[in-house]
Amino acid sequence: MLSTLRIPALDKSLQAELQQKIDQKTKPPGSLGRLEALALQAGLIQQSLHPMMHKPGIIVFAGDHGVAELGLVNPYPQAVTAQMVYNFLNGGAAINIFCAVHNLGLCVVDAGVNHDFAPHADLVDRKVARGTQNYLLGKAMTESACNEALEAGAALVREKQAAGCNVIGFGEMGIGNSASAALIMHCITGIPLEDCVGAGTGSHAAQLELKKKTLQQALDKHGVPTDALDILATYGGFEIAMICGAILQAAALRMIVVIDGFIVTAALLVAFKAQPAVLDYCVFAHGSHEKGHRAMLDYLGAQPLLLLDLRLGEGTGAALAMPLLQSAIGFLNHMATFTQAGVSDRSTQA
Ligand SMILES: Cc1cc2ncn([C@H]3O[C@H](COP(=O)(O)O)[C@@H](O)[C@H]3O)c2cc1C
Ligand SMILES: O=C(O)c1cccnc1
Repeated sequence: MLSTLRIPALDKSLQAELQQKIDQKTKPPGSLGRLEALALQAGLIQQSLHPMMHKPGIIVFAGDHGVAELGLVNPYPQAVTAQMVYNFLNGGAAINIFCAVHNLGLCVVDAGVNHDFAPHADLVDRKVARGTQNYLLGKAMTESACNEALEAGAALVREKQAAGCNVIGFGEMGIGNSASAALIMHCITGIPLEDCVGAGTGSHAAQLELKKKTLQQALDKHGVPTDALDILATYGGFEIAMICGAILQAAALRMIVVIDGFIVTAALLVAFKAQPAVLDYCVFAHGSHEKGHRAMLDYLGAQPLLLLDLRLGEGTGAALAMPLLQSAIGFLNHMATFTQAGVSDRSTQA
């Protein structure tokens, strides 16, 4: 699936017209800064001088990591993944609040949590398995499980798009997934492991050292696979794989894809390795406080919209960036032009 889904190269034929529309608004040229680039990107993605935001939403994928049972790379116990899923369903997590405040749809998916949930109207069951295998012993998942997860993420996005959504952000919950993200980052960017590994939810230097040592052991065992699917299957998580498939499908459907923090950007790295054209459809919500995120964004040539020192995940950064996208699309569609408002568009300086 990684390479079968075709992502259209961004059609730039409307670029000049969109730029002219932006420049005719009652403001000095460029004065809306990054919002102008965002408006232009939205217009190009949607191939329209009047881009729209319909039913924007966040999908949070949850999955467990075999390695997390040992507590070597994660300060919190694995059981917190399932506990947080219940918290999402009860409306008590940060992502619930931000989605409510900003009027965003929220969908919670069991991608592979190590817990059996009773059927619940708000929980989408796409469980591939009860957590991945511990990558210190073998690959995290088989290629067929990895493909199943990629396809499940893609199928969910197709459902959302069929229901009218054209702007989508992704979030994740999975104790231990900052370690997976660091390994994926190292494999894809070639940046030394120690610059890819951050504290995650930890706060002690000793924890970080143990995490680095453990991840080096995983690399000693499996090495650096060259193939994107192999990297994802060896070190990934079901939630990361579903996000990767979801990002690729959303781009293939010319949706605007809002990228969250360190873990979601790691999923994007895999998608980007398989299909570089995916990048044109992505809006980078924020620069995470997690060590390594800045270097990931630099690798992709991406500029985050917000710098809030967030290090939570769940799609919280993506949710917070949605109003910026809405504001960019809003000014492009509704702000008066110099002619309409009777405002002079001439600066008196040469
Ligand atoms: C209560 C709680 C809520 C969270 N919400 C997101 N994460 C975040 O922390 C995890 C990654 O960090 P690590 O690799 O260190 O386990 C992921 O589940 C991520 O979404 C949370 C973590 C905790 C403890
Ligand atoms: O930036 C993130 O996505 C992140 C950082 C730390 C822990 N969990 C998520």
